[in-house]
Amino acid sequence: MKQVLTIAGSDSGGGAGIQADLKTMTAFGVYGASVITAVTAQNTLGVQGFETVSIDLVAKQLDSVLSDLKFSALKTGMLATSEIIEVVVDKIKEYQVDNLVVDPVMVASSGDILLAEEAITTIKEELIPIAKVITPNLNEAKVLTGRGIEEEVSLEILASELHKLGCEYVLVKGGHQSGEIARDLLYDGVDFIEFSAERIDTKDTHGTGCTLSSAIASNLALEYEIKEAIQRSKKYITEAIKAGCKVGQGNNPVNHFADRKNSIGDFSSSSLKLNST
Ligand SMILES: Nc1ncnc2c1ncn2[C@@H]1O[C@H](COP(=O)(O)OP(=O)(O)O)[C@@H](O)[C@H]1O
Ligand SMILES: Cc1ncc(COP(=O)(O)O)c(N)n1
Repeated sequence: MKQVLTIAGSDSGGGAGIQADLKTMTAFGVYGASVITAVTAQNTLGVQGFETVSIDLVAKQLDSVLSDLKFSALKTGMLATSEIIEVVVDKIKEYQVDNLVVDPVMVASSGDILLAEEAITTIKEELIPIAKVITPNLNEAKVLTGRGIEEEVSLEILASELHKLGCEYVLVKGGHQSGEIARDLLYDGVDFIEFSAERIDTKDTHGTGCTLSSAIASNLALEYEIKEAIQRSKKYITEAIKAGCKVGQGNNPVNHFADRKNSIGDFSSSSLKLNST
C-alpha cells in the first residue's frame, strides 16, 4: 500500500488541515500518516486560537514515522513558525523523501493568520527549493513574490517568478479569482499548463487548498506523472466542493467522499449494518 505523509496543523472542525489531508488520502486509497505542527481551535466560522507543538515533539514525530514507514510522497500545510519549517526541512533531507508537495499555508479562508511573518523567508529560502511542486493560492503567490494583496498581476507572472525560487513545478491556484471558471496554472520553467473547471457558486470552500495538495501528493504516490496527478486532483476537488458538507454555521467544508454511494450525509445505501443491542 502506498504511504503518504502530511505535516500540517490540526483543524478541530474537521474540514481543513490534517483532518482534510487524511480524508483525501483515504479517498484515493493510499495510507495516510500525520505529523502535527500546531493544534487549532477552529470551526466553520473561523479560528478561535492555536498553539504550536514544541520543536522537540515535531522532530520526534518526524523521526517516528520516517524511520518506520516508507513514504512515496509527502505534503506540508500549516507550519506556523520558522523553527518548525527548519526541523521539517532537515528531516526531509535526512530521510531523503521524494515528491514533496508544499502548500504554503499563511491565512485561513476565514482570514485568520496561521504563519508567523518572518517564516515567509524561511519558506522561500529553505522549503520551496526542495519541493517537487508548490501550490500557493493567489494571495500566497503575491506575498511570496513580495507583492501587496491588492496588486493586479497575472497567474503567469506569479508562476514564473515563483519558479525561480528553485522548486520543480509551481501550481498557482485561481480559486479566489472571479469568473465562471476556476483556473489553476502549472509552470515547469518552460511551459504553462492550465487546469480549469466550472466555478461552483458557493462560500463552502473550507479546506479546498489542503484537499487539493493532499490529492496531488496521493496521486504522485500512486505514480501518476505530475500533469495527470493534478488533473485527477482538480476533478476530485471540483466534485468535493459541489457535494459539500453542510455541517456548521459558517463556511462549510468540502465533501471528501462525494463519489461514494455512502457519501457523508447519505448512508441510505450503505452496506454497513450496525447491530442494535
Ligand atoms: N468555488 C469554486 N469552484 C470550483 N473550484 C474552486 C472554487 N474555489 C476554489 N476552487 C478550486 O479549489 C482549489 C483550491 O484553490 P483555492 O481555494 O484557491 O486554495 P486555498 O484553499 O489555498 O485558498 C483550486 O483548484 C481552485 O481552483
Ligand atoms: C490547520 C489548518 N490548516 C490549513 C488551513 C487552511 O485551509 P483553508 O484555506 O481552506 O481554510 C486551515 N484553515 N487550518
